[in-house]
Amino acid sequence: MSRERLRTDFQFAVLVLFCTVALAGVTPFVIYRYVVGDVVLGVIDTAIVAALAGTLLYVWRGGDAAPASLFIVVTTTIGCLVVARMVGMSGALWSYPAIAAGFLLIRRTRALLAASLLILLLALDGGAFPSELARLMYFSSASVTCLLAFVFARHTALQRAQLEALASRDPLTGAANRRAMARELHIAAETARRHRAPVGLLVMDLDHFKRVNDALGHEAGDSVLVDFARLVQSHCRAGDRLFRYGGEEFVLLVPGSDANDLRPLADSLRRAVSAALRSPCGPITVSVGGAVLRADEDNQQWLARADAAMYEAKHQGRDRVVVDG
Ligand SMILES: Nc1nc2c(ncn2[C@@H]2O[C@H](COP(=O)(O)OP(=O)(O)OP(=O)(O)O)[C@@H](O)[C@H]2O)c(=O)[nH]1
Repeated sequence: MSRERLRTDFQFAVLVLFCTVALAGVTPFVIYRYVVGDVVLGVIDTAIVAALAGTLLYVWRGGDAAPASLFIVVTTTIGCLVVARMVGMSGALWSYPAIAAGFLLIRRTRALLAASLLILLLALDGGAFPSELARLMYFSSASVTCLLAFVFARHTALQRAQLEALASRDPLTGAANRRAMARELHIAAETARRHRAPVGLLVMDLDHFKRVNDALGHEAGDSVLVDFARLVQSHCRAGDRLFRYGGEEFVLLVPGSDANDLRPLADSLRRAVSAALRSPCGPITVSVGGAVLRADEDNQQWLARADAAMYEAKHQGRDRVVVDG
């Protein structure tokens, strides 16, 4: 379980790596302090080791990595300040890995705040440095490290957001894709159950779409799909979510809607499509099936009911709405 989490949960993996390496790095100093009789530093290092080991144990047993990361950043920041103040310049060297780890572990604005405080307090206090030159050199080098770590964290976050958008969107229509649908249906169903609110689903399938492709070509068919997605989205509320389920089949998630809301919405979408979308083969029409989540069903059953309602609409002659309350 935790081994699997190492591959899938970046924050968890960085936290485990940082705690393990820091434990390996600091523990010998604990022994050394006690051996040379430096009890005060021995106690401080022991407290740092205990915080690292406790955090490692907590997350490895399934604990939430987010608060544990914040705890580690705060602890290492304070630890660095105290150790540098007591052992001098060599202690201040720990601030470099602490700064880098902060940007990997917590939100970059918080990491920037923690790193700036650490650098400023150490540099202003000055007690850790043997000379003014050493103090200035520490301030410059730590500030550059902090700045580069900030830029790296920002760049990584932007790339992650772009990758997530690419992985969850249909490139043709811009609607969310099937992969995103599974996740969002799950969240919507959980939220609806928690708040005892209704949530509806519409499955929409363009009628005789093959004819459009056959008569006008695939590209013309593509542009009908794009126009359809745009039209549906222009009719949706901010909380509604459109997914491309398959070729010419789309799903609209409608939070807060029961069957009484779903029917008029589905019908107004159906009418808008036949009024606004045309091809040389004639008007484009859509068959719509709807279902409201029941307390005793899972998402697959919910989607299957909406899909079955859509097929019923096809069966009844297409260009119509069937809602399975
Ligand atoms: N242009 C285009 N066509 C697609 C795309 N994905 C699927 N299709 C086409 O959509 C058509 C679906 O045809 P069918 O499943 O027979 O359904 P239909 O013609 O819409 O008929 P009914 O659904 O029964 O009303 C096929 O011709 C597919 O090639 C796409 O991305 N672009």
